[in-house]
Amino acid sequence: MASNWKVFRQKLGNSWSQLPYLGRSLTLVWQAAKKWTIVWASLLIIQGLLPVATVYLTRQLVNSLVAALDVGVSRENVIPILILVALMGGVLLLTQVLGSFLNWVRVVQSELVKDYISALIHKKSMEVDFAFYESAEYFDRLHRARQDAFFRPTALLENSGSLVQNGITLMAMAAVLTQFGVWIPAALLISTLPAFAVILNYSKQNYNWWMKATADERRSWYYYWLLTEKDSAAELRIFELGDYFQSAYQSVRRKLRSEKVKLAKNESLANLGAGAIALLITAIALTWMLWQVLLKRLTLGDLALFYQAFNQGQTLMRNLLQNLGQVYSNMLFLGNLFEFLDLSPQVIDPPTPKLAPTNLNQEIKFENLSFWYPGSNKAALENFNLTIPSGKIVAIVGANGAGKSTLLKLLCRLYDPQQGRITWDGIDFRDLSIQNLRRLITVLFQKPVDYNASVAENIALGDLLAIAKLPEISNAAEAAGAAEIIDRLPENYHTLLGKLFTGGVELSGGEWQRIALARAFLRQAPLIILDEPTSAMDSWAEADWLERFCQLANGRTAIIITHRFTIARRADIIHVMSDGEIVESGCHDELLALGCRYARSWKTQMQVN
Ligand SMILES: Nc1ncnc2c1ncn2[C@@H]1O[C@H](COP(=O)(O)OP(=O)(O)OP(=O)(O)O)[C@@H](O)[C@H]1O
Repeated sequence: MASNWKVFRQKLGNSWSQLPYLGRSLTLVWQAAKKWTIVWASLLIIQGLLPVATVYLTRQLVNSLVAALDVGVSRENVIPILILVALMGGVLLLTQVLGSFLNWVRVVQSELVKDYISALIHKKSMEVDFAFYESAEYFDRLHRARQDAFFRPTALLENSGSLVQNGITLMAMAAVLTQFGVWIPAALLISTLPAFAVILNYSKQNYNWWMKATADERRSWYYYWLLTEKDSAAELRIFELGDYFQSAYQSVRRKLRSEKVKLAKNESLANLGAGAIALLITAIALTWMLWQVLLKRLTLGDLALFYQAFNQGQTLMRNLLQNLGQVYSNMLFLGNLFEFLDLSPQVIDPPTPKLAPTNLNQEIKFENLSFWYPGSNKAALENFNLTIPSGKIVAIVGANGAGKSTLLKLLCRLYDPQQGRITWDGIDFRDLSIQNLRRLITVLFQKPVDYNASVAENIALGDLLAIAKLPEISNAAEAAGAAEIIDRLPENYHTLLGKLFTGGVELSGGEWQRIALARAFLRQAPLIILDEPTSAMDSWAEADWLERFCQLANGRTAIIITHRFTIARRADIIHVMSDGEIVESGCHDELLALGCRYARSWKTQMQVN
């Protein structure tokens, strides 16, 4: 018995360990919609008192009717009855009006909260480390945080409000019932306790299931995405993968559905048992009241009042406990949102950042740098040293997995190395503010984003200050070899790109790449990093682009990561990477003369071409 009590207390303790989230959720709702929350709370209190007024008016009405029937109908008897009827009508009308008003207030409030939470999630998504985007755990967290986050805070507020409202009504009802015996409110309480136990237990079980099911849920979303998105549409058709992914989706859904249905079945059965107990207690209380009326200890008005009050009391009590259960359940779920919002990045600004340079005067240096990806036990770079002199075009070549993109990520401070450092004219990258450092760099990524926006906006996103400056935008387009493509578009720089929105025009892969290149060029940064800049260009376009680039880069420092030796040969210095190390360095002719890895690969590429 003692150990059972201990287990119960422990369970209760665990259950309410989420309680701090209640205050945080309510604060969140308050911050999102202050005025509306005040209106909402006032309406709830008024609504809480209206049922008690109805119960009292019913008693008065029944007693007045009985009295009128006893002494015969007269003008004096009928007027108070009519007044009571009018009052009851007024209360009912008010209940309706307040109900409708409250619904409207709820919609406004929940829309405001939704947008507020979206803003918080978006802000945090931009704050967290890039590393989060390369981990399944992050996506599980994000999925859990955003899935229900939009409605749960308002639901929590709603539940808490209903809890207060039902509590007010219930206390008033309990006071009414106490006049027939103290045991009656106690019976009311006991009759609903089993239902409460069921609610608490199944809230926790549902939550545990939901946590466990996150990975499968995400997998089903992924299959759904594959089956409905443009990116995968062509490949799925050519390889006839539709049925394959549909059945994969259905199999995951079948598993999730059967677990959920089983849980719901058990919950319904438990609820049935709890309902039967409540019914039995009601029957006992009602029989006792009828007996009292037969013994003429109570009036028919009393019986009507009792019946209403007990019935309503029981519903209220059930609602109240249900509210408690929902508060608990919403808190459990909101824990995920707050856990996500509490994530803190590791790549952060120094307490007192050094003054950012405006140019690269000497060099960027990787000094004895070692880096391994989180969760990986193999170093991507180990004791790595590299110097990028200012004003030069430096090519990094190497086989797949050699570590080239890792260099790029470290240069952009998407990651920090575990050992060693990278310096900009002798200043450690970590001593600069992240924003200032990133403003010194412009990047063309291997897979740039195709923004479904106008051409001008697509380019201007490289430097938002240039959003309304068409001459600068067209200069960048010219430099990237995109001007001719844009001239052919129906509305030139104002043409909407992409097929996501009506009227959009689709570009080829190489054309998109040039738009992205223009975006990178627009940013007047001293360091240009290009990751496979010509991968989607034909060889004529590549030669043309290369010419422009060499002119344009004049004076600026450029790092080109490439597999194409036709690009690499134009660089001032070529570094060959293998397995996280620089294995050869020099200009094209020097590396050919060396006759090693670069020379062999060059010959192979030239033969193929
Ligand atoms: N997010 C990651 N988590 C763990 N390991 C990673 C991650 N990204 C890359 N790696 C590993 O780090 C090593 C270097 O990868 P990197 O992407 O830098 O190669 P790369 O030279 O750019 O290759 P490619 O030419 O194919 O683009 C590889 O062994 C790769 O498996």
